[in-house]
Amino acid sequence: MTGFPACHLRDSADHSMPRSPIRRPAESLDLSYHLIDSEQLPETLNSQTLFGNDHPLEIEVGSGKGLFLTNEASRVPEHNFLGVEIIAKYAKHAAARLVKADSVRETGLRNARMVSGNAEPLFQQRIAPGSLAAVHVYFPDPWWKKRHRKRRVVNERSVLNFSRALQTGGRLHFWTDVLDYFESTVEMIAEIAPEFGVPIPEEEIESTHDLDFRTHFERRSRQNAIPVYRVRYEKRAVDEKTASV
Ligand SMILES: C[S@@+](CC[C@H](N)C(=O)[O-])C[C@H]1O[C@@H](n2cnc3c(N)ncnc32)[C@H](O)[C@@H]1O
Repeated sequence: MTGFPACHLRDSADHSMPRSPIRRPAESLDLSYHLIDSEQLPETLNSQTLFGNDHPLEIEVGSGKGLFLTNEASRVPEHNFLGVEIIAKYAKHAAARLVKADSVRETGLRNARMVSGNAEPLFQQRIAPGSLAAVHVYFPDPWWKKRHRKRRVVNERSVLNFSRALQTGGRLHFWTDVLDYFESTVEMIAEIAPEFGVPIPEEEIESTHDLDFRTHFERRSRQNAIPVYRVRYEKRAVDEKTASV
C-alpha cells in the first residue's frame, strides 16, 4: 500500500473531487487516551484490554476524519468503538474529534478510541475469533486501476478476517459510492462467506444538519448527487448456514 489513497486520485468526472484539507488539532488537546499508536496496542484487542469493560466492541476500518465514530459512540454509549486509520494525520484528527465531542464532562468520549495504523494485520493477528459486534467499512478507497484492485481494503482476505472476528449475529456494514466495488464485493461475499447470508439494504437517512451524515464521504457524495450503495450483513451461525443450503 502506498501512503496515498486512491480516493485522492479519482479520474472519472463524478469522482474527481479532492479530499478537503484537515486542520491540525491544537497542541493543548490531550489525545493520550483517544489516539493509540499501533506499536503500543495490546497483544489482543478486545473491550477489556482497550476500555477496561466487557461492552460489545465495534471496529471501523478507515475512519478518515472520524465523523462516524464520534456520532455512533455518542449515540450508542453502551458499546465500545475502535477506529483504525492508516494515515496518521487523519487518525489524529479523528481522535481530536472524539476528545472535543464530549464538552460536558470534558473527558472526551470514553467509549471510542483511534488506532493509527493498518487494519489488516490487526484483524489477522490481534482480534480473537467471534469477538466483535460489528465491523464498519465506509467509502473505502476505490483503487480504480485494475492492477491496483488487490489493494482494496474490502477483498477476499479481509472479508474472511471480518467474518472470523465477528460473533454470530455480528454486523458487517459496507457502504460505497463506487458501483463496481459494491457489485463485485456483494458477489464475492456470496461466494466465499455464505455465513453472511443475503445483503440487507441500508436506507439513506435524511440529514437534519451539516454533519448529519454517516461519514464525511457520504456527505460529500450526497451533496454532489452521487449515488451511494449501502449494505449490511449479519453473520449467521454455521449450522444456520448449512441448514439453508
Ligand atoms: C475514502 S476514505 C473514507 C474515509 C471515511 N470512511 C469516510 O467515509 O469519510 C478511506 C480511508 O481509509 C483509510 N485506509 C485505507 N487503507 C487502510 C487500511 N489498510 N487500514 C486503515 N485505514 C485505511 C484511508 O487512509 C482513508 O482515510
